[in-house]
Amino acid sequence: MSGTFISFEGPDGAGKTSALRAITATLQPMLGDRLTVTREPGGNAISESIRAIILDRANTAMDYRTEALLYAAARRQHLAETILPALAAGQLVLCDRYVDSSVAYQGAGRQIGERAVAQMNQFATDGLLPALTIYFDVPAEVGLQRIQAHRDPQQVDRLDVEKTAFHDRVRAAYLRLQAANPQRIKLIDATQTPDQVVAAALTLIKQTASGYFTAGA
Ligand SMILES: Nc1ncnc2c1ncn2[C@@H]1O[C@H](COP(=O)(O)OP(=O)(O)OP(=O)(O)O)[C@@H](O)[C@H]1O
Ligand SMILES: Cc1cn([C@H]2C[C@H](O)[C@@H](COP(=O)(O)O)O2)c(=O)[nH]c1=O
Repeated sequence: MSGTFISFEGPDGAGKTSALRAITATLQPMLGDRLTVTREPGGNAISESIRAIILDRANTAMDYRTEALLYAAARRQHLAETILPALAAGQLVLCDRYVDSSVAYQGAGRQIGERAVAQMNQFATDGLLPALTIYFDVPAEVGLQRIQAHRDPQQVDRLDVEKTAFHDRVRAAYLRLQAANPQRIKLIDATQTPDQVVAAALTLIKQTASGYFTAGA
């Protein structure tokens, strides 16, 4: 595997997707087809189908372990079909969410156990972790306010509508993950302006994936 894998993490409304869009606009002209930008759950037809089931607000009967297994299934397919081939081809892979989301949302948010969810994902991913995870940190209420203020009501999904206590547990779990894995997970204060957040993320990406940015690369 010769590429570099970087994930973006954070509570709902932290600004990951907006930042990833701005970062892609900056990096695409430099890297061309050496850049893959993708997301979880999703990234290919099978995983996007699983995403639609998980996030459908009509699916109120979904058991929490079913939810965790569906995220892991979508992730396995995404890894096999999208991420591993891109890494094998030497690409820089930027992924909106990965395993840490399951540990934070299902393990802590749903309270089914961070360890159990991590173990299940160890099987799903064969232990593959990103070289860098950029964690966009915002208090839960800030993220939720952003979603309420800006998101099309049709786009608000089954996880977005969870109560603040759920999102507080998610953020606390992310902070624990960051403290336990300071080499891999780098925290950005995502209450800063969008430009400041994007600049901080680009600095981290260029440090970790420096080979893509050296002259003649
Ligand atoms: N730094 C920022 N300051 C203020 N508002 C922001 C900032 N970054 C993003 N936003 C706004 O917050 C909203 C949520 O942003 P975005 O969709 O990028 O978050 P996200 O982390 O991808 O959320 P989710 O995980 O729920 O999809 C958008 O309306 C976006 O314009
Ligand atoms: C990968 C993953 C995601 N989630 C949650 C987090 C969000 O509420 C939704 C969808 O993500 P998006 O950033 O809004 O596109 O799914 C989760 O609970 N567990 C996961 O593993």
